[in-house]
Amino acid sequence: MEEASAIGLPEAFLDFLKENGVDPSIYTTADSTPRYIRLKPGSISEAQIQQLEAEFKSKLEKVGWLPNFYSLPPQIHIANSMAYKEGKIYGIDAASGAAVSALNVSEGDHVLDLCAAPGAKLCMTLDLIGNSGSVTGVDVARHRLAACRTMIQKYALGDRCRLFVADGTTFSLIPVMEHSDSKSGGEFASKGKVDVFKEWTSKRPWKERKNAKKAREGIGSQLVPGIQDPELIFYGWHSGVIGLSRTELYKIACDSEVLKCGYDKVLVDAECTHDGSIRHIQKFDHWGWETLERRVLDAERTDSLTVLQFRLLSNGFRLLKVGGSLVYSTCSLTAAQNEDVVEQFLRENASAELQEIDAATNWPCKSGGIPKTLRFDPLTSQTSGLFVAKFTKLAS
Ligand SMILES: C[S@@+](CC[C@H](N)C(=O)[O-])C[C@H]1O[C@@H](n2cnc3c(N)ncnc32)[C@H](O)[C@@H]1O
Repeated sequence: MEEASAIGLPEAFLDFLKENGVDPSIYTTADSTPRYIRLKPGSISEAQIQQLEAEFKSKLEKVGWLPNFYSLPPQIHIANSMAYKEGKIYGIDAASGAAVSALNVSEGDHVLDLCAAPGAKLCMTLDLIGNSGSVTGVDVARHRLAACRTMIQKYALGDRCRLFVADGTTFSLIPVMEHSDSKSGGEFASKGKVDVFKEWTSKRPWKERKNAKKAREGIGSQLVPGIQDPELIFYGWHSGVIGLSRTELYKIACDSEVLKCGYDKVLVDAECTHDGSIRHIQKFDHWGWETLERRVLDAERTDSLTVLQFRLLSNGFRLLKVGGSLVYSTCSLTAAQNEDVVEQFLRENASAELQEIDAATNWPCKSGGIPKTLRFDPLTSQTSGLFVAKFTKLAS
């Protein structure tokens, strides 16, 4: 505790950590926890790693437990490097990579990322699905999801992706299985239909912009009364959207249809207090520690966050097909936002079963407070803090 006080954490934050059973000494590792990068698969050969090292003026250490991940000293900034500008490397913490790995995404999977922005995990998922399947990214924050769209365009990953600004607690669209006649981007599917989605362009026609505005104002939806339509802000050539009419895209599936045709994999990387992210907490040095009160410590906000987390998890699970897998993660280390949410969720969902994360056998993490759940923390894992739980959906 003394050490933690020495690094300048305010008393109120130390009290918050104490109340939540979080060891404050994790914040003493801020200057020694490595920075991580992930190589875009197929974009950098082993030989080019040396060029990267020359550019960073530092050795890249391969992360033995996570394919394509390398660690760097924390003070290295990757954003000015050519490899980053050319979309060959991503900045993503190894614990975040582990959360995606836990999902066990395979080629052809239809994946839902319910809190997708700014998109580091979404990009990794898109790299993993390869040339079949789809990824649907949802986020309630339009500006953050727009940044996510910029990121997938930079890394040329948008082909099988669609992005919706929507509330993840009520989002209800199941994946579009690519119709055989949409292989050519919907040319055939759209034959004879008017008002179908054509190739994505950032310059949207006036009518579409008007519809989106109406939806944002909450008066556009005739489909689910009281809930505004998700706003589609990007879709790729093979995302299944092209050739669909608006009614087809926004069709709400009934529960039995979701059980069969829901998503194969769902990631709920929920909004949280970010207390496990030492780099995030470090930023309060610039933002001013007084803002921590409002953003992290406010008890009312924390309570409403746990309700949000529970609702995101429940809705993500609702959209999963039988036999599918869901990963719930947060970068908080408090039990309230992790184990307590998981326990309540399991109590209320008889068809949910916690799953062992097979890939984790050699991961440098600890067990969470519930068997089969995992905790990464800067002290034991040399990564940012992250809680991960994986569920499967049983036939009921
Ligand atoms: C921890 S961040 C997600 C990080 C992201 N998965 C990544 O790897 O870059 C949590 C996100 O949840 C979003 N969020 C908060 N409330 C939401 C809601 N009701 N529905 C959907 N997204 C929400 C926030 O806007 C934020 O972008």
